[in-house]
Parts: sequence; structure tokens; C-alpha cells
Amino acid sequence: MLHKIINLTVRDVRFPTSVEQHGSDAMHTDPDYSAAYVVLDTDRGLRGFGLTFTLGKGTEIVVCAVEALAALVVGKSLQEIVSDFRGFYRLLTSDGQMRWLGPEKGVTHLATAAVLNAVWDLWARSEGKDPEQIVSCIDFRYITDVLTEKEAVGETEDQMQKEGYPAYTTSCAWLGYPDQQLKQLCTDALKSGWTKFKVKVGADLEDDIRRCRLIRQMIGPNNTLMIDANQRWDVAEAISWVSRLSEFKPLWIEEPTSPDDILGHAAISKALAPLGIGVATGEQCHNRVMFKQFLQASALQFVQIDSCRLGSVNENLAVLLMAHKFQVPVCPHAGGVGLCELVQHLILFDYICVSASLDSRMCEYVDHLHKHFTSPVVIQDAHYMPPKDPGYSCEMLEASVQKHQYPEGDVWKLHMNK
Ligand SMILES: C[C@H](O)[C@@H](O)CC(=O)C(=O)O
Ligand SMILES: [Mg+2]
Repeated sequence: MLHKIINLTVRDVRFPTSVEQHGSDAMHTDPDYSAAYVVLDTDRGLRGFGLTFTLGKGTEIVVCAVEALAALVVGKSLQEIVSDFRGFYRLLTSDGQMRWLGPEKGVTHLATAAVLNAVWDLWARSEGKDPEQIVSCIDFRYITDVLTEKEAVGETEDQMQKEGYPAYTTSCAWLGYPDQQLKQLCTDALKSGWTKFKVKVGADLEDDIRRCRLIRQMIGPNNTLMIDANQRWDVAEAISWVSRLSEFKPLWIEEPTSPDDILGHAAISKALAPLGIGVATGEQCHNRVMFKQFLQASALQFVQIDSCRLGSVNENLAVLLMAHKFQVPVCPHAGGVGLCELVQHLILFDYICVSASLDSRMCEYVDHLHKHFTSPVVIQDAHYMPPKDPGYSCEMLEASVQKHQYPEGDVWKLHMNK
């Protein structure tokens, strides 16, 4: 356990997913799935791998922010960190100068996530953990009015090894896919056992009606449909637009408006409840304090944690526990590179140690870029199977990193010369 961290490297790794419109939505029309990829080296040779997800441009800014945090990590031993992980979390998020850039939001928080994801990976590779130890990593400051440490430790049975955790797919219906591709992908997904599908909406109502009709016809009345607008609308517009799509019976509308508008989400939730449509959000919810207020205001019916938007496992645990207290199901966001690999750990923890329920719960799956990881997710019959390798599953193949490093990797040299 006395692994002293002697070096932190961070690299800008980008995949040109926008070329084929993978990952496209109403607000992010040309996403290049990217990561600020962190490696921690220790004096005893053990390494920790972490990342935070970005969309191409701007990854270099996150890389700078990680570099600015490096001095707080390098020189510490793993034992020193995890014996007071809550304190270490606070050290990273409360640095007297750096916190001015956040606090606990935006680029600095994405950087915090990358660093802490690597620390968690290092810790997980070095030993096993129990729920009490994990809860001791959470900074309860600002949320004790709704959740205390005492309430936080729970237990349940583990059926996951046999059945896996239920998943839904977003990969059939990115906004930039033409109808023919959408049909083909949907046919293939149905054959592979998928029963829950998310469709991107929000750019053009007539297109949405056509695409939702197409998908609903293909999946039939009993499979589940979700729609995702990626923050495209104002509040009133969201209500009227989604009402027009209600005939397709979506389970939820995701990110209908600004991710910061808690009361707006509450108004949308209230208006759409009679139509049987819930509101899902979280992939751009900056921190546990925002989630606290979303829950307090009944502004969301599905909590979408994100392994890289929040301050790593530490802060995600706080949100899982608050969601449990408010009895709101957690359905994590995973649309990005490495997010499926990371978030599978969090959702398994939620089931095994917190919620003990699969009711209204499922984890997002996107079928992109897994081949670049040393321990890619395993999906069987539309379920995430528990990862077997030690660690947090976000180590990338070195060859992939080199090839996709921006701007010097071969992929980008080729791309820029076109
Ligand atoms: C830009 C990303 O692909 C985004 O569209 C992902 C997302 O909203 C989701 O997976 O949900
Ligand atoms: Mg989304």
C-alpha cells in the first residue's frame, strides 16, 4: 500500500467521431470523443489510469488544468491519500487559488475527475475495499441537511455476476444519422437483444416526429423509448415540443433545457407528468450541490450521474446516496469515450450497496471506441457484465493513445492533411 506517486502525465487524446456523426445531438453537432488521459506512476511500479471526457476542442485546456493540479498529487503516497480521501478530495477542490476557477464545476472539476479517477484506479489495483471505507471518501459538506454519513452505508445481495446490469442503447439514433442507418442499426440492436432505445431530438420537430415514429414502429409498443434534447429548448418550448412527441410514449425527456435551470426542470417535470413522461438529467450537472437541489425541487425523475463530470467516485457516491434517500432511480450517462468503462463500476455499487433495486433503472451504453481500452466493457444480452480485471477499467492501449494523441498522432496528421 505504500505506493508513492512519483509522476503524473496527462495527454490529449481525440477520436474523430464527428466524421461519421457518432455522438451527434441537437447541440453538439460535430463531437470528437476525446479525453484528458492521466497516468500516475508510483515508486513501486504500480500505475493508475484515469480520464475525463471532452469533445475535441478544449481538451488542451483540461490538460492544462490537470497539470495545475499535479503538484497536489505527486509526492503523496496512496496510503496518505486514501487514509483521508475526503481530505484529499477537499485539497484538490478547495485549493485557495484554483477554486476561483470553479469551485467544483467546469474545467477544474473535469480535471479533478481525471486525477481522482486515476487515484481510484490505482487504489483498486492495489487492494479491495468495503462500503464504510468508500463512504469515508465523500465530502458531505453542503449536503448534510439531506444526507449524513451515518445514513449512507447500506447492504444488499449481489445477483450481478449471473445476470449483469440492464442497459439501454443510444447508438442507433444519433442526430446526424440518416433514416436508413437508423433503421439498420435498430434492426441489428433488436437482434442482439436490446429492448431500450434512446433517440436524439430537438433540432427540428418534423424530423423528430418522423424519427420517433420510425423507431417506435421498429421496436414495437412494449420496448422502451427515451428522447434526449441536450439542452436545446426554453422551458415552455420544451413542454410543447415534448407534448407533440408524447404519442411515441417516451419514458423520459433528457436535458430538455439549460442544465443549470433547476426550477425550469421542475416546471417541465410537473407539466409532463400527466403525459407519463419523466425528466432525466445530470450529464452536465456540475456537482453534488446541484443534484441536491434537483432532488429537493422534484426537478428530475431519473438521475444521470456521470463518472467524469462530477469529482470522480467520491462525489458520485454522494449523489447515489442522495438519490436513494429521495427514492429517485439512477440511470447513468455514458455517451462518450471511456464513460461506459467507468460508470459500470458506479452503477454496480449503486445496486449492490445502495439501492438494491433495478426498478426503473438502467445504464446507458454506446457502442463506440471500446477497442481502445485494455479491459473493455462486456455486454451480454443488453446487460453490463461485472468487470473482472482489477482497477477502474479506463486504461487505454498505449498504441491507441499514441495514434490518437492530438495533434501529433497519426490519425490527426492524416486528418489535417485531408
Ligand atoms: C455529445 C454526446 O455524444 C452527447 O450527445 C451524449 C449524450 O447526451 C448521451 O449519451 O446522453
Ligand atoms: Mg444525454
